[in-house]
Amino acid sequence: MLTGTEVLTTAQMRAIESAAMASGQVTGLELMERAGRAVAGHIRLRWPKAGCVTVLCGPGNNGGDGYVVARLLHRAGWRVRVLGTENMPGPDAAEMKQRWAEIGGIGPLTERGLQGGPESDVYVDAIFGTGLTRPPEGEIASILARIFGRGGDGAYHCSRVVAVDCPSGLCMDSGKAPALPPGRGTFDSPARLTVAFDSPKPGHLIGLGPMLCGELIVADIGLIQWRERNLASRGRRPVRLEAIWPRFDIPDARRIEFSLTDRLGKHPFASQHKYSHGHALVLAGGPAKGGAARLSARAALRIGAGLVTLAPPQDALPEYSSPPDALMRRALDDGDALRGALDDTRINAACIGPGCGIDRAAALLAVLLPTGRGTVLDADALTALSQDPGLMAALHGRCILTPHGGEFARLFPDLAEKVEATPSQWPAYSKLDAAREAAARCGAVVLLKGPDTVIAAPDGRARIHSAFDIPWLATAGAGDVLAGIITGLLARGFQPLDAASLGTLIHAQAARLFGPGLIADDLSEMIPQVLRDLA
Ligand SMILES: NC(=O)C1=CN([C@@H]2O[C@H](COP(=O)(O)OP(=O)(O)OC[C@H]3O[C@@H](n4cnc5c(N)ncnc54)[C@H](O)[C@@H]3O)[C@@H](O)[C@H]2O)[C@@H](O)CC1
Ligand SMILES: Nc1ncnc2c1ncn2[C@@H]1O[C@H](COP(=O)(O)OP(=O)(O)O)[C@@H](O)[C@H]1O
Ligand SMILES: [K+]
Repeated sequence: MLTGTEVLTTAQMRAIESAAMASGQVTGLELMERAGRAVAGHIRLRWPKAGCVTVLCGPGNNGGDGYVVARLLHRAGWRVRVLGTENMPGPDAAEMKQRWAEIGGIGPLTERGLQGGPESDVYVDAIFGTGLTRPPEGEIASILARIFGRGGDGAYHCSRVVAVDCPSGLCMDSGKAPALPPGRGTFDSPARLTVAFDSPKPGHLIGLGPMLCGELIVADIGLIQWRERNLASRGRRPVRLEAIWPRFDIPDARRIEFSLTDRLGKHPFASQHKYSHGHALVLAGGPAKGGAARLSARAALRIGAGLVTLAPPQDALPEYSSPPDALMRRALDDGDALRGALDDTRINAACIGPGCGIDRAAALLAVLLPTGRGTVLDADALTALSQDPGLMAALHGRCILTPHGGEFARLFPDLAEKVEATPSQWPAYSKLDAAREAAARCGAVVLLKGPDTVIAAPDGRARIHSAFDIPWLATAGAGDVLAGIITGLLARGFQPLDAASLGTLIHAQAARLFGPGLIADDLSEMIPQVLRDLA
């Protein structure tokens, strides 16, 4: 079964917390107690023997959670040292600080204070959470360098840091991390554990987030009814954000079970024939264009398109004669020939770009796009698109663009520039924001690749697929296979956003099952096993 979970932006999270508190059914103090209890609980699960803990408490509610953790661990027999900032603006956090102060002392949250004490078994990072408005600087940045700065003088990193809601300094909307003070290394040493509240935020899943968070736990703090009401009241434009098949524990109340996979089986067989599963056309390039289109076509067959036709120009046809024999082949020399082929309405999906050649892609797109067919545009088709505003204007809702970062920058240079810019304020503009803006602008689904793949539909829906555990997928031709899988799913009748999401997931899972040493040709051969596991 394919599962996912909802993802909330920090603004949505704040709105939901406010709605819960305004209802009078729960107080901010109660929510803070639940948050602190969840963190203390996970610490005790991992360190069952009470030890020594240093809790670092910042100036907001994240710090408030830290004081709760300190009190609960003290009650459980831990030796607790607390370092806190002077100011504590919110009443809930101030109350939690006071409750701790009745039990133990609070040292200054300074680099010296941190260095001065005895070594601890666990360091709880409750400095900043969702309320960070700009990259930290000064004394706090120096403390963060000690905690998260590998290559500098990070003394407490990796195995001993438990982050409350997020590693402090991480922008939870973008996954961006601040620059550390000069000479203090980079912000790149992961926490052992991050306990997030209610739902993951984009920054846990994209950018540097997955690396910095370490193991991610999402703890339920009892906000579900307000979450649903709040999201339901957000007007007509759907803003739902989901993570698909996330590789972390999701509370049951947060689990979304996608029914996408139900339709991957081909039953009932008795009443169906190959045309029920669609006919995909893979438009290949001229002589010596390599095997890219063959990789796509094989993947479209493996994912279960009823028929797949590989279509190079006539003079390259002999190069495309290698197996699988199940592939059909047909010469299509130019746009006119393609127009003729598309008179067959059973051809319901097309893949264009891998090994196609830019000029040929441009000529074929001019014929293909106006037909409204489900179409995956990759590689050379994306370059052709970036060179021709007319083609860009012809995109429609059944198109899926699958750029990697470089192709995205050619297509949407202004958006790529915003993602790359060094932000002076949090939340920073993210890869997710860029994909959403691009999809809205061009009217097609945009799948922006990488270890953090984000997929956005023109109507505002978006999905995140975070796959930092399979770096060997970054291999030549892997993108061609992805384009083929998605084309096959389109042929089988999946809606574009679902085809793109499910295709991304199956592609990643194939790489995961194969393991290191993978070459792109292996991916399609793993698809049957992935499908068996998903059934
Ligand atoms: N609001 C609630 O009801 C709940 C909040 N919770 C916790 O509260 C956190 C959010 O709390 P807040 O909104 O108070 O925000 P934070 O605690 O994340 O931090 C905000 C504080 O830091 C200051 N600040 C922001 N950027 C700074 C910078 N670069 N340098 C120095 N100071 C900076 C702000 O002025 C503010 O005082 C969540 O992450 C979560 O840990 C939980 O207790 C659950 C309930
Ligand atoms: N570090 C990484 N970890 C996991 N997957 C990655 C990583 N880098 C890239 N990928 C994935 O590998 C594939 C590479 O596609 P692409 O860049 O188009 O390569 P090519 O053009 O060689 O086929 C994409 O699916 C992308 O999401
Ligand atoms: K934190």
